Amino acid sequence: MYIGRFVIVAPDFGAYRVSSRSFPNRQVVARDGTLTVAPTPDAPENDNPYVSYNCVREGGDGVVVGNGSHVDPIAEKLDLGYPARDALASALLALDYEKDDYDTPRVAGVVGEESYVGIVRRDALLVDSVDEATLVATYEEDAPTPIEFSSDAAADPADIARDAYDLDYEHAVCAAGVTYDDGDVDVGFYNG
Ligand SMILES: NC(=O)c1ncn([C@@H]2O[C@H](COP(=O)(O)O)[C@@H](O)[C@H]2O)c1NC=O
Repeated sequence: MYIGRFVIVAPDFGAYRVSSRSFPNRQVVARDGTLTVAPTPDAPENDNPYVSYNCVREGGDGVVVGNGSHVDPIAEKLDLGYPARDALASALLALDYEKDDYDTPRVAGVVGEESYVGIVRRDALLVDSVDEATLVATYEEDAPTPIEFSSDAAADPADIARDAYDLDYEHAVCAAGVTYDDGDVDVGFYNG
């Protein structure tokens, strides 16, 4: 099954995976603790505004994961002291679903003192608190749903990324992982 991009959010860890039919030549790169999805050197040029963005960024005392430019305002709102629920809801609503051929939803999560997951679709805005590993994806699995996930908060974030990459959904491209421990954030990634 193809579900596009997805986040997994748990109380003390999270993951983000890029799956892509149309733009597979991409990778995660790290800059000062922020993880960015960017084209690989051999990628054909494109003018799609939705395929290069920060996918992991610290905010407040937590960390944000997500599939587009909304990651930045969510992190900035956390820095300003917004509760995670409000940071997610307000940034997702402000930017809304992507205006592409698929009305692609924006998905995001905050892992921190309180962890939340959210999605804005053409027909809904959903933001849920999280007390177990929960997945939400751009297509098909587009409502937050608990999943069995092999990693836990004790894992290395790069191994969490690898476990997300290895989940049995089609067209895996690259992935990121995060952990949270009482204000300490760690991040890692895996490029297939
Ligand atoms: N965030 C991403 O990495 C991303 N990759 C692709 N998209 C959007 O989703 C559309 C469909 O892409 P695909 O066929 O790879 O699932 C693309 O035309 C683009 O508008 C993205 N936007 C949201 O997920």
